[in-house]
Amino acid sequence: MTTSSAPGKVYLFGEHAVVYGEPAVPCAVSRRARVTVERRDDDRIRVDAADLSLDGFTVTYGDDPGDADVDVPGDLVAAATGYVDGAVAQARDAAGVEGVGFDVTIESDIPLGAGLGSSAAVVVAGIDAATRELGVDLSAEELADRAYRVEHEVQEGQASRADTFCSAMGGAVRVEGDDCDRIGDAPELPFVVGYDGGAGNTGELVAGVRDLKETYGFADDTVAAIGDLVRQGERALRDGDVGELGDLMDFNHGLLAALGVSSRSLEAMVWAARDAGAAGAKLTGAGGGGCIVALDDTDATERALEYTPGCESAFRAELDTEGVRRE
Ligand SMILES: Nc1ncnc2c1ncn2[C@@H]1O[C@H](COP(=O)(O)OP(=O)(O)OP(=O)(O)O)[C@@H](O)[C@H]1O
Ligand SMILES: C[C@@](O)(CCO)CC(=O)[O-]
Ligand SMILES: [Mg+2]
Repeated sequence: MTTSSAPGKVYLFGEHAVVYGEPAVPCAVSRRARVTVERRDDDRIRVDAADLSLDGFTVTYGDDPGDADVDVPGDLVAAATGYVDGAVAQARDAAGVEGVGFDVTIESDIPLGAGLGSSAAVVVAGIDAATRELGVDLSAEELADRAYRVEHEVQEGQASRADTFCSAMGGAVRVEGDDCDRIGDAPELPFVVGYDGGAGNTGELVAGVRDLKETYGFADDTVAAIGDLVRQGERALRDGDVGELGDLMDFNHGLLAALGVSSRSLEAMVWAARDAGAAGAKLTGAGGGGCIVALDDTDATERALEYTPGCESAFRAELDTEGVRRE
């Protein structure tokens, strides 16, 4: 039996535009997905995803998840199995074996589909645990690359390396196309997260932005503007200028809203954070619902969010400098 964990992330800047080759700066935060893998005697996969829905469930299946032995709606099964299937396939490939089955147990404190990178954390931790269970040790870079291939497939061919690289390596990172680096000298960033209790489907939201870009030149320009903003943000990060970082987060949120990926509750939380004196606030991740991230080193934003209609919970998120780890 082998257990690995990997962190979720918030985006300081650059989500969505990073899918089209612009730079982005995601930062790993100290909420983790833990995946335990145990080899089976047959070739089936059993997923015990206690946190996938409020009730949680267990599903066992063979080659075809359609023959799953489970009593929950099909779309939940598909959601539970897509990333795990991909992780298991990558582990089998890395070990050069076929048809080995696993019992997979996922425990996660990253809200699902909420912009904190739950999918990337599950895939990174899942590939690490499954490869080690098969006696293969991959470097964090190899894990990031294999996890990216899984996200790319589940998101139907449109994904960046940002979430998976960040989750595998930990800390603040910079991703531009295939270039992925850790940012060694990031200043202390006092992240506060507001969560509306909802979710957005990353694959669908990415497809929506792509359609907008193909229809309107100014949507294309908006994506390019996010890239310019991120380059400016990198300078502010090097200077440790939290005031400017906050202003740029506000600007980044506006551009994401223009691309149609904000929501009423995300707007309410962003404005509550700004009114409470946060240096800046924006949605994080794919959007559509889920989380905002703000910068505030006082507890004013967290308190204000707790009383904001539409906000289900608010919490401080520390930068997690550790990426994937053995448990
Ligand atoms: N605890 C979990 N157990 C099982 N599957 C999970 C778990 N957490 C996430 N997943 C998988 O990840 C999917 C959510 O991924 P999605 O990319 O849509 O959102 P996210 O990664 O949380 O947010 P974002 O991509 O915007 O950062 C779920 O539908 C599920 O398939
Ligand atoms: C929206 C997106 O940019 C981030 C989702 O957390 C998608 C991706 O990078 O694959
Ligand atoms: Mg995701």
